[in-house]
Formats: sequence, structure tokens, C-alpha cells
Amino acid sequence: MAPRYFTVGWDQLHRDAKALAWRLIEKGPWTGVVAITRGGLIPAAIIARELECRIIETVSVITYDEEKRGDPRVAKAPAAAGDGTGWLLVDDLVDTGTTARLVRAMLPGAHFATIYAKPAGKPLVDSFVTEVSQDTWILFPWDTEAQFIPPIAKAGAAK
Ligand SMILES: O=P(O)(O)OC[C@H]1O[C@H](OP(=O)(O)OP(=O)(O)O)[C@H](O)[C@@H]1O
Ligand SMILES: Nc1nc2[nH]cnc2c(=O)[nH]1
Ligand SMILES: [Mg+2]
Repeated sequence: MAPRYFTVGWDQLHRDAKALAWRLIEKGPWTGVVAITRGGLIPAAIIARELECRIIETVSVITYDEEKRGDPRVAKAPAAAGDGTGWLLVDDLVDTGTTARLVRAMLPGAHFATIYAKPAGKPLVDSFVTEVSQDTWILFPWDTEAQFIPPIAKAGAAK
């Protein structure tokens, strides 16, 4: 079945990241933020700004080998977050939970927050804002660009 798309613009991403920050502020204080690169970088920057958190670490997990999902591999471990206690672990979304499982095993004490969550990964997340169905593919603003779309009448004529 073709995936349905959920297109997120910059404004919406900013609003949703701030909504997540509202939930996280009452659960703090936080020693720092660990962003799961690359998708977690922009959400982590917005959340760190709202929480006035200056310490940002990164962890890099590669789950795709070209277009195919392969065995997940840690390309860069976080340098200074210990077992994660007191740290916020931030990603843009959780889907199958593959990335989350691997990173949670490295930082078992961290609070894991994502903006979006799909059902298979939801149990691995401590805080999130919006749930989407498993067959939805989220298109982030950095994945897309505005382009010309023909009028409906023309598109209809082509069918
Ligand atoms: O729950 P999962 O099935 O593991 O999927 C979620 C992960 O997939 C995406 O990252 P991706 O691996 O595409 O890399 P990127 O962040 O560098 O784009 C997304 O940013 C999450 O990190
Ligand atoms: N952009 C994007 N990356 C993903 N990686 C795993 N699931 C998704 C998704 O829905 N959107
Ligand atoms: Mg990612």
C-alpha cells in the first residue's frame, strides 16, 4: 500500500517542538540535551533554546545502507552524557523504534523525547507531541521544497 504523507512545514515544526518543550520544562531541570543526528538536530536546537539549556551532545546512528534498512550502527557515541541520567535525548520521530532501542541502551537514564511517534515506537518514548499512523511517512521541511503543481483541471485531463 502506498504510504500516506504528512507534510510538516517550518512553522508547524517550530510550534510542535515548542509544545514538546512545554511538556519537558516541568520534568527538568536538565543537565543537557543529546540530539540524535541528523533528524534530531533542529528539534534539539529549538527545545534547548526554550529550556535555556546550553550543553548539547550528539549521537549518530546509521540504520540505512543506501536505500535499504540494514543493521543499525553507532557512527558516533555521545561524549559526555554518562548513562544519560539528567539528560534529554531528542529525535524528530520514532517509527519502528530501531534507533530508539539502540540509543536507549547506551543512555538508559535519559528522558527520550520526540516530536512525532508511530505506534510501533511509541512505547520507547517518554514524551512526544503527535502520533501518526504506522503507514504515514512524515515529510520534514528539510526533506522538501516548494514547487509548481499544475491546475487540477490540467492534471485531470492527463488521466
Ligand atoms: O524508529 P526508526 O525506525 O529507527 O526510525 C526513526 C529514525 O529514522 C529517522 O532517521 P534516519 O535513520 O532516517 O537518519 P537521519 O536522522 O540522519 O535522517 C528519524 O530521524 C529517526 O531517527
Ligand atoms: N522523514 C522521515 N524519516 C523517517 N525515518 C523513519 N520513518 C520516517 C518518516 O516517517 N519520515
Ligand atoms: Mg534520525
